[in-house]
Amino acid sequence: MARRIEESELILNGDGSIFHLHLKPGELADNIILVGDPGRVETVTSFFDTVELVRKNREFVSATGIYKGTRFSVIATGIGTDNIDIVVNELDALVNIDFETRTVHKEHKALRMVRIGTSGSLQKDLPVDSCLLSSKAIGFDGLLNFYAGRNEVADLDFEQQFKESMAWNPLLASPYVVDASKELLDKLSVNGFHQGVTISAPGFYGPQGRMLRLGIQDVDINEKISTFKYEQYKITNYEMECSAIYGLSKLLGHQAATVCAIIANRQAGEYSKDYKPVIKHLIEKVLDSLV
Ligand SMILES: O=P(O)(O)O[C@H]1O[C@H](CO)[C@@H](O)[C@H]1O
Ligand SMILES: O=c1cc[nH]c(=O)[nH]1
Repeated sequence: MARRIEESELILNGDGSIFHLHLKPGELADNIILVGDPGRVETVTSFFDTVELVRKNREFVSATGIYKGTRFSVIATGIGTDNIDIVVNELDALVNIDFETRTVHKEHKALRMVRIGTSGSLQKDLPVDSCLLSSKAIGFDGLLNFYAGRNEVADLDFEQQFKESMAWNPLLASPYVVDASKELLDKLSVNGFHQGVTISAPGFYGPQGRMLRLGIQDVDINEKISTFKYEQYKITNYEMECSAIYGLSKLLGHQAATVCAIIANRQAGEYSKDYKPVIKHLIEKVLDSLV
């Protein structure tokens, strides 16, 4: 008999919507744009022909509508991979769990998720206001290490070489490396974005090697990261969500990719004068690639 998922594990609100996202089955499109900033949801929907619904709870702002004949949902995740754990598990539940019987549907539905974010470059030749498509993600956050099957979706050889090369501090979570969806990379790469390997950090300051008043454990970490090479891959940028989106999507059988506007160049010490037009351009390019 199919396992019934308890009330404490799959939490539903009184109106039948899922705990954090406040969405009900049927309100989510199969094509999903994930953004960090809740304010960016409106920038995405400004491109839609029609908007069917807007839902808000905490930092999780969602909207569903039509762009050039294709139904899209856009979801704000807020900041960090802990929020991604909530968002990706709840998105999957909306399409793969029956909320009445609390059992997993016999037929699996795969979602397409593209994160449109902002990011800091670790390479001089990846300038501010450029766009980067993450072919692989490295999670410094440790989230995926909690899940069964983690080794089956990770690039274990890359992880091993990275840890050795960095002389990885055992006090930190073991980094995990996961690929983007090949199908989405093919669709998005026609836009001529830079491609690279993205680190998702569990913080904006120390975990990305930034020092304001506090010192960090390894002052050379960004130098070591930016010169590290695995096969043809170089590590290009830092942000805070991509690794968990890639890892959880792979485990749950969804497609995922991330494209970011580079708003800071850490090597050059530069920050974008105005990244909003770059984000708008990126949103339009991504939507057009998915219709
Ligand atoms: O602009 P978003 O999508 O939020 O992405 C980046 O910006 C935030 C930090 O300022 C983090 O969420 C990071 O991943
Ligand atoms: O440097 C940056 C810029 C945006 N987002 C990040 O996480 N880091």
